[in-house]
Amino acid sequence: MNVLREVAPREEVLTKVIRELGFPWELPPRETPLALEDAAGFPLGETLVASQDHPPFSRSLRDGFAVRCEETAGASPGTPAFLRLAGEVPMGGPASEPLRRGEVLSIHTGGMLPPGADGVLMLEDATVTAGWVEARKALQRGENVVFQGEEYRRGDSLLTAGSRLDERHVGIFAALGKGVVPGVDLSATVLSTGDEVVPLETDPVPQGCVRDVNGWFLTGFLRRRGFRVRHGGILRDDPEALATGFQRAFEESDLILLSGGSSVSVRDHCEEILSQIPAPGLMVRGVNIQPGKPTHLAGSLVPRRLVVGFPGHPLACATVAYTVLLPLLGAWMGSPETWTCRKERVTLLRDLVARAGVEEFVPGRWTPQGVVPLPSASGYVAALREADGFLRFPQERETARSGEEVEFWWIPR
Ligand SMILES: Nc1nc2c(c(=O)[nH]1)N[C@H]1C(S)=C(S)[C@@H](COP(=O)(O)OP(=O)(O)OC[C@H]3O[C@@H](n4cnc5c(N)ncnc54)[C@H](O)[C@@H]3O)O[C@H]1N2
Ligand code: MOO
Repeated sequence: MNVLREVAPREEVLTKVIRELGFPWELPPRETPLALEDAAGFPLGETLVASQDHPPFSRSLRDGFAVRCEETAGASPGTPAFLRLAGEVPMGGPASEPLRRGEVLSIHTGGMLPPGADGVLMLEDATVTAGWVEARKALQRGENVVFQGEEYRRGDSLLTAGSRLDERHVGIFAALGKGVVPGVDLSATVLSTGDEVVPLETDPVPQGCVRDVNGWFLTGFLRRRGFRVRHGGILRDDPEALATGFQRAFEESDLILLSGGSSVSVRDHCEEILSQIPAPGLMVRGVNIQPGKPTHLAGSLVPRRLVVGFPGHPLACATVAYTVLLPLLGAWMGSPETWTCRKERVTLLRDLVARAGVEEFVPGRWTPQGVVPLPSASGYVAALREADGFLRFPQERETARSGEEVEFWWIPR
């Protein structure tokens, strides 16, 4: 299999991996569906098709009177139209009779429009005297109402399989009477590597060592996105320990994330391990981004596996998660736009030195005036705590000045 030997541009790398792994992949259903209130963040297992129209009946958007709009033609405060008040539409049920010519029925917000009515005259535009309504406004058909099926019709596709759900979608399931959501069964193992990396409970941390940050970041990252994740611990920088730990993860998980041990030091054995997995195997051994260059991408078709080797530096690891892993997960699920960062043009609020020849991502805090770049180095662990996203400087871009328009990628919630 041809491996990208040199660091390659991010877009090129993504295209290659998506093509070689044949994304999107079929989504195995989760055994137990998701409770509706827990579904936010998870991928949807099956396309959601509307089982009924919405609204299910034509309804009023205002308190007032259900009318035939044509009967208000020409009405104004000076020349009102007079219509007979024939009764009231009850809330939670249909009108007892259709709207007859020359008449109106009193109706409340959310009330069911009686047959014959095609608009609602607001209370503010009417005066009631002795069983007559004086309409001071001419209405257009549809004014102050939503018609049955206006938003969507029975049979319409509302959400596609693989799209990442959030709280905006929960109400749609509720409207269709669904208290549970079909989910996707996805498993992942996260492995940290490095002799200097110690478990988080280590206290005090021996000199020269650091607590495992990436393992927890990646575990949380995937859990919030619907994966059953196991943090498989910290593997020693030794070929045998790495191979054994990796083998187990490969056998049991759809997605395997490794952190550390990817750059050029003699102890960096990950590449060796990744070159042994079945075809297409190791596809990428470096992405032309900063931070995050020593990123490895591998995968197999039988069994279906995606493997990502992250750089050990925590900010580099997180940057790769948002800019490389998310697009791959989106392609895997067949719904890239619901998984990836939203992009926007923003004003840069400080001068920033960027290097030509590499695509750079700098954490940034959004303000109404523009985006402030935050201090960052790839080894920082807290650089994203106030970040709303990343300023992106494409390969050809050098130093940018305060006031210039630049691209900003929002971190998905
Ligand atoms: N001579 C060169 N050295 C380095 C290069 C290079 O091209 N030539 N690339 C640099 C870049 S860029 C990065 S990023 C790092 C990535 O290195 P590795 O992926 O091999 O990671 P490690 O060497 O294992 O660790 C780097 C750094 O991160 C700390 N680390 C590792 N794992 C964790 C973890 N789970 N939680 C917190 N911190 C972690 C580790 O202690 C190191 O300080 O390589 C550069 N070097
Ligand atoms: O990818 Mo590395 O992040 O620049 O230190």
